[in-house]
Formats: sequence, C-alpha cells, structure tokens
Amino acid sequence: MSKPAFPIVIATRESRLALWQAEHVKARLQALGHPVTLLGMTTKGDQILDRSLSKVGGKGLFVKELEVALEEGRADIAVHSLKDVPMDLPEGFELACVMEREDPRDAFVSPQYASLQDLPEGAVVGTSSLRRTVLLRALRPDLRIEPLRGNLDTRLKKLDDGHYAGIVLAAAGLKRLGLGARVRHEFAPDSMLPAAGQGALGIEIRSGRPELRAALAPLADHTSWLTVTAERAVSRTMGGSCSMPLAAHGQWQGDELVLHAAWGEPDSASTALIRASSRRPVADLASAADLGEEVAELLLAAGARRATING
Ligand SMILES: NCc1[nH]cc(CCC(=O)O)c1CC(=O)O
Repeated sequence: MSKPAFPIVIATRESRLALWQAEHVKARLQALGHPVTLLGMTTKGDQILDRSLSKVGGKGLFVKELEVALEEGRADIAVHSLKDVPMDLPEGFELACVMEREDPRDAFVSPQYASLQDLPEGAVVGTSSLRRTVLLRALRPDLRIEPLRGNLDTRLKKLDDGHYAGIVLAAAGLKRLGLGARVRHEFAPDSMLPAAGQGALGIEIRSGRPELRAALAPLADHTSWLTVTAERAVSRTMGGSCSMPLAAHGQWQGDELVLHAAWGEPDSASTALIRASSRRPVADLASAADLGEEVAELLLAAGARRATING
C-alpha cells in the first residue's frame, strides 16, 4: 500500500549552513520518492549583523519569513536548527519532526591555542551568545569576551583576521560544512553546557496537513526528539525566550534521561552560575517536558530569573 509520493517545497535561509540542512532533508525525502525543490529566502536575522540578536528581538527573526512562505502556500516545510526556533510556534504551525542529532557540544577554534585553558590571561574570545558568555566567564573570568556575529564563514574570517585569540561556536555547524578540522577542542558538556536543541534539526509545517506529517515521519529520530523536548521545556518554563543566558542538555543513562541546566547573571561581571539537574525514565514527549519543567523550577528556586524580553 504505497502512498503516492507528492512534491515537497522546502523554505530555507540562504546561509551555507541553512542550505546544507535543507539539502540534507531534500536528499532524505527524495530517497522516499518525493520530488523536492528549495525556496531560498533571506530573513531579518540574516540582515542584522551589527547588533546582538538578543537586543533586536531574539532568534525568532530567523524563522518568521519562512513561516510566511508556508502560510502563503509557497512552501510546504521549513528546516530549522532547532536552537533557533522559538519555544512556542505561532498559532497554526507545528513541529512535524525532529531529526537525528549531530554533535550537541560547543567547540573552541583558534589558530594559535589548543584550548581555552591555553589562552593567555586577558585574551579576547569571540561569541555573541549570552549562554556562552556566562559559561566562559565562569570558566575563565579573566578573558575579554567580545561580540561575534554573522554566519560561520564570517565568524571564521574574523578569527583569521586576528580580531580574536579564539572563538566558541557549535561543533555541529562546523562539522556539517566540512570545517570539523578547525575545531581545536570540544568542550565537555559539564564545562560548557550546550544550548537547548543544539545540533538538532526540526521540520516545521502548517498545522492540519496530516499527509505531510506522515511523509516526514520516517525522518524523525525519536530519542533526539525526547531529548530536545526536555531541553526546550526548560527554556519555555524560564520564559520562552531563546536569547537567555541559559543552557540545557540531556544525556541518556539507559532509559533514564539525565537533564542538566545552568543559568548565569546576564548583565554583571558576576561569574557565578546557577546549576540544576534531575533525571527520570522518559518514554514520551509529555514526560520529557515534565522533566524539563522540573529542572527549570529548580533553577528558579535557586535564584535564576525568568526572561523579561520577548524573543
Ligand atoms: N545561532 C546560530 C546557529 N544556529 C545553529 C547553529 C549550529 C548548528 C546547530 O546547533 O544545529 C548555529 C551556529 C552556532 O551556534 O555556532
């Protein structure tokens, strides 16, 4: 009883990483018999390069234009780095599937230094992520953390031009673009706790398209989906913003999901981190979300603050 394989249009940003991700999904769907085309578009998040994303409305800026394309029927699916997807999608949209996760860790990249520990006192490190900033401050309070925006190639160019002694970015993006050789050190999750959803791809569709959802089902990775659901529930409970100084990372021990989270003071020179963790057997999305909420409540009880800005 083979269903007819209908054509699918993928809306995608045009950065090299976004295109790689869209091509990856395209290949998977083509292997299932679907004719697939890409619809490339530039988002607000791609255009604004001079300000920190947390100050201009958060990472939702990367997904909005793609949602408009879905809404207008110009495209069927949008492929996202899950890390960039707001915790609650707008009314009328849903996450149809989460795919197998790439490496969720952060990577240290530097022409001269093999690791963060090797950096000289007061060295300049580039990142624009509030999460990485608070975690780096806790590890090396002496470092000077300077903003670093732009797509992966732009960030590496700024590093190579000598603006930074080292930079920190997601290992997943580098590996997808064949730039894994640039990684000098991958941080153990207990020193640089990854962002909720880092390394995972999510596919968004308009709600109420069961045939499309069924077509995407073979691309889903259930374990990755459970893990990121728990991580994202921490963010959602903390206020729904993805531009928070917040890390959340789940690891499996047998059928138990062990969920760690950390929160840092965003606006001060404080180097203290608030950490919380819990574990439980997780078999469905609801129990994964419950675990995330529990860990968020632990963070809040220990003094972490909910996000106050939208994003
Ligand atoms: N914020 C941009 C972004 N969104 C997803 C990734 C990496 C790939 C991923 O996490 O899936 C990156 C680059 C980075 O954080 O270094």
